[in-house]
Amino acid sequence: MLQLIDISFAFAKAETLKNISLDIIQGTHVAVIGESGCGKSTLLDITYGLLQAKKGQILWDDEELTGPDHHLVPGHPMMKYVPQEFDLMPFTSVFENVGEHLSLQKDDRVSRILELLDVVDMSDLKDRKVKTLSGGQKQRVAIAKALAQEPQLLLLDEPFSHIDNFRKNALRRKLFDYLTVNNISCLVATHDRDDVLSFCDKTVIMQEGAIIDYRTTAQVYEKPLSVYTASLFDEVNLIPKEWLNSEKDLILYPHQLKISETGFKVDVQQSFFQGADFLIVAQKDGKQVFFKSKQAISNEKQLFLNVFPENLALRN
Ligand SMILES: Nc1ncnc2c1ncn2[C@@H]1O[C@H](COP(=O)(O)OP(=O)(O)OP(=O)(O)O)[C@@H](O)[C@H]1O
Repeated sequence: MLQLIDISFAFAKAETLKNISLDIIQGTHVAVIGESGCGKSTLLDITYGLLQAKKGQILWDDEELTGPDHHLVPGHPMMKYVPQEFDLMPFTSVFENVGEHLSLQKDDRVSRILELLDVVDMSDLKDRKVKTLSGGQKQRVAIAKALAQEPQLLLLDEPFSHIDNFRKNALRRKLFDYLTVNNISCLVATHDRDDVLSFCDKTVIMQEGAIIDYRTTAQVYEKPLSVYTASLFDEVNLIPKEWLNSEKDLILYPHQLKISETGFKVDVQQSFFQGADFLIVAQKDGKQVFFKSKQAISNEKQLFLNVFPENLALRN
């Protein structure tokens, strides 16, 4: 188990990380999300031992991990990190990059590298020199290289940011399956809600260097504590309690508002095609309201919206 206990860190005067405490039980996949600059990469850097915490402790199975003030080479054997700028050997093949630190017998080494190249779908390019690869292909090699030494904890910073949607979904499924089967924990900083919702058991919400929520992904998404949290997943509505006679103001995603006979009246402003449906932007009392519709709706049309499903107003 990884434990971060009351970690603080500052690049300059202002604190970049403030009193961060976090437990990751072995085998759990944890997403770290938050607005740009809130400290996600810094949190991964500190965990890996690239930066020295000003205060606090990092424990691995109750043993303290010391930072760069205490050893020359950063990192710890049971932990591997794929940062945003990945560290590969450009003039060497994909195959040799993945196997760089592997000290296995020849046959085992080859089969291990081939297994990992399959996980990241790079088997066909195994003999290519890394410098000839695209950004997304390099990113996949970096992930395979990190997995090669069988870490117990994998730290990923925006791991699929260079990878096209077509490959991303298949890669994510294969990678997270591999982590689950091998009981590898994962801490992943991301801006992509699909990484979080489909693949992470728990989610950390960061704001201005602090953790403001850490619950199961389903809880964080379904019962967001603030508009800030909800806005990391989707467009968000804060519906004042007077509009629907609810007990309190409601935080609602667009799909949780439906056109109805009752509810509150809005003026439609714009429809945006999103593939399966349309995102409709409407207005009430000078406030923008977002909801979903199967069809586009003509501008300036007036209609009523209500909560969907109806019992959501009670749960919110
Ligand atoms: N080397 C550095 N020197 C000084 N300040 C830094 C340095 N690296 C990051 N910062 C600052 O620390 C804060 C946190 O940065 P960090 O990269 O951790 O954010 P992030 O949440 O990962 O952002 P993003 O989502 O854009 O990658 C930011 O205000 C950033 O400007």
